[in-house]
Amino acid sequence: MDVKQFIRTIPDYPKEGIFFRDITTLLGDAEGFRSAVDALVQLHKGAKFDKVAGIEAHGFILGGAVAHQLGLGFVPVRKKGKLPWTTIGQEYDLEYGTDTVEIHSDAISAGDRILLIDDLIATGGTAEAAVKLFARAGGNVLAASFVIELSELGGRQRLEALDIEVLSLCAYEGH
Ligand SMILES: O=P(O)(O)OC[C@H]1O[C@H](OP(=O)(O)OP(=O)(O)O)[C@H](O)[C@@H]1O
Ligand SMILES: Nc1ncnc2[nH]cnc12
Repeated sequence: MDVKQFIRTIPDYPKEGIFFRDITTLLGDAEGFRSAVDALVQLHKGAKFDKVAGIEAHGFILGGAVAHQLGLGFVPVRKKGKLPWTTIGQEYDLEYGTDTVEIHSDAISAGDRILLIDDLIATGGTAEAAVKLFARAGGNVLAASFVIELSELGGRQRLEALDIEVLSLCAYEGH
């Protein structure tokens, strides 16, 4: 399946020079959505995970479907202030300033092996923050899978340096 045929590219959004990779067109197409989820699941056939985690917001849609297919529970990694129970948080750098992702402090059990899912990896800052969160909670992210990888931004190398297997369904050069 050529996943790129379902992805819409919007030049100069949200600012000049950025090619925004829009996956709403993939999610909205029955064949596109099913093929992307099937491909993500296929990448990990045979691997043993205890939980699937997805990063807000597109990681919820894809990660939820992957968790369902793998027969595993799903953990949402949310932006700060959205979770109602006791949380642990991890700050990460944005282009300007910082942001924080959170999980519930009891979202995983000690030693849990986690598969992390998101729509896209760029600098890897968001995914790295999620990885650190799960480590602090006593678990281990073993693999991280994305529909899209922006290869020049170094996200893969950043996660691989933490000993995480990084997989993606397609890659784009540049921003
Ligand atoms: O690898 P990075 O440089 O950290 O960037 C990747 C993140 O950026 C996008 O999310 P965004 O923060 O725009 O939130 P959204 O999913 O709610 O649109 C994308 O869905 C990833 O989560
Ligand atoms: N080029 C891009 N398209 C979509 N989401 C992104 N997140 C970071 N860079 C992005």
